[in-house]
Amino acid sequence: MQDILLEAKNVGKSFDGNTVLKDVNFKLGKGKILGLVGENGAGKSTLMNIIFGMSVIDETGGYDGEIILDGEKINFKNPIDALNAGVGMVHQEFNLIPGFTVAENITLNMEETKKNVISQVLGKKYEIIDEKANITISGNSLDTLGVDIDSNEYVSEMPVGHKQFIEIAREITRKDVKLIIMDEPTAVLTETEADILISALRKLASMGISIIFISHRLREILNVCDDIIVLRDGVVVENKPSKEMDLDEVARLMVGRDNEERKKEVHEEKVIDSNDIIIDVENLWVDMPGEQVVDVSFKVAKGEIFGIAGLAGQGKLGIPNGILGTYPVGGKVTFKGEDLKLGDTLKILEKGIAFVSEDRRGVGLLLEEPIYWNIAFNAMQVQNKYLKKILGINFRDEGKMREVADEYIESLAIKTTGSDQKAQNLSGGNQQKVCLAKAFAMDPELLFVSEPTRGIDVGAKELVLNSLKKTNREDDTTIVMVSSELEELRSICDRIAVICEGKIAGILSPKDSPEKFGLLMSGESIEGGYN
Ligand SMILES: Nc1ncnc2c1ncn2[C@@H]1O[C@H](COP(=O)(O)OP(=O)(O)OP(=O)(O)O)[C@@H](O)[C@H]1O
Repeated sequence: MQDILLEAKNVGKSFDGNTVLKDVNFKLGKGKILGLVGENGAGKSTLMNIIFGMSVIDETGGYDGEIILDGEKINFKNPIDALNAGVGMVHQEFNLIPGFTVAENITLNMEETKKNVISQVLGKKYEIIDEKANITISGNSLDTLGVDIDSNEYVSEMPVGHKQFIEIAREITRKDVKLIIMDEPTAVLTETEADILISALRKLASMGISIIFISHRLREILNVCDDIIVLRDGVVVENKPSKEMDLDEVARLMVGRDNEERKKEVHEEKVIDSNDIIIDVENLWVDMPGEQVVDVSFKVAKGEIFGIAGLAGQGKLGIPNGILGTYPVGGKVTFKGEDLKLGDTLKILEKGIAFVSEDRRGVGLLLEEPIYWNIAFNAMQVQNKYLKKILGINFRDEGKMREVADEYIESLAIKTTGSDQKAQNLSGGNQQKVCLAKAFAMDPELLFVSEPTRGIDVGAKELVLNSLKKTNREDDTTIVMVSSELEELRSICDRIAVICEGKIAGILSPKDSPEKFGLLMSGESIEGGYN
């Protein structure tokens, strides 16, 4: 019998009478990796929040059942209790301090300190931080993970992939860590970075650390986990060794039906006049930390889906974020023949341009507000939609707002208790869908989408990509789509620009070979191109 570290017995959880977990049972051995998969909203994060003592659980009435860690029943009231008991968690969103260095972030609250005259009289809290020792500690943790990141660098300057490794390095730096929960740690990583992380997980497991690993990339789950739990609508529908499962079986168990059913293919072909330019970008530069754009020029024709690919940190995310005014920007951008006032977000939105940001919680959503507000808000503010006049005064037409929200809840299969639910109470993947709905509701002529399927489950990915295709074909929306997933760009784009070191390395056809894309991404030049 293996040595058990963690056991869940009949764990259940409801939010306001809505049951999201029911009779969940599982065991996790010491030094083992447990994969947790399920559709968006299946209950994965909620289960992890229970184990880690996130305050939202206690504040919403606690949970049913028992969690046993190392033979003892636990009920952490907050994450500090969990950390003290050797349980760490890496969340979907980062918890780093941007103005601190890598070493400062990794050793935060665990700093090595040096004695001095004052501390010898007044106690340990007057000791000073031993920066050198902390740089060594931080370097050791990063070495364990197998990544090459400078401990002296500031976190604000880094690409997201590096930030993810820093989060994990911080968890393994804690003394006596027994269990690390990782909620979609590879979602923001490139394939190479994800491979490094997977090797690191194996190494951590061989050191005796147990890991719970949540990912929508099922191949990774099958590749690295000892056992896999499939959650569907809050219930464990399968729990067995990964070597007894394959990709199709996991995907089928997750959605509870054949995946094919969800595909609503959009077939209509379209004709693009390459001389009918909707946006012309010339010599764009953007000062987005970790995603600097140096000098980028491209033209997009009306009706196109134009993809932007590139490795993390090369500047692809900087392009829409600069044009829409999230970061300092310069250059010349013409929209339908008129100069755009770069940086003036409201003016740009008024012209019929919309943006779905990769940072859904930071800039994408009004977290405290209900879904229907989120979906209708920009269209109401910018385009005066969903307003009704009473005695000459404009009032919000709540009925219309709810109506449009319900349409998107249906068409994008947003898992929610209703359009009144607050955005912050949706699962990550469903928040992402609300961001898309919010942009679609503006019926834009030009739509920038950045990482549209990040955090979206395998079944819903197709749905999201099809919804983009549909708005492109039926509403005549031109799309500029930035993504780390080359395959999804190749599945819907007409042309794809590859960004390397802040510049366009080349523009390819989606039919070009993955090798060609790979060469451009790594800064090599190739024969020919497609402009
Ligand atoms: N604080 C909350 N209040 C009300 N409902 C909540 C709250 N947190 C989560 N939920 C609901 O619980 C369900 C499960 O959400 P959870 O975040 O656990 O899903 P998930 O499996 O992690 O999804 P994803 O893959 O999208 O991250 C969802 O329907 C969500 O709306």
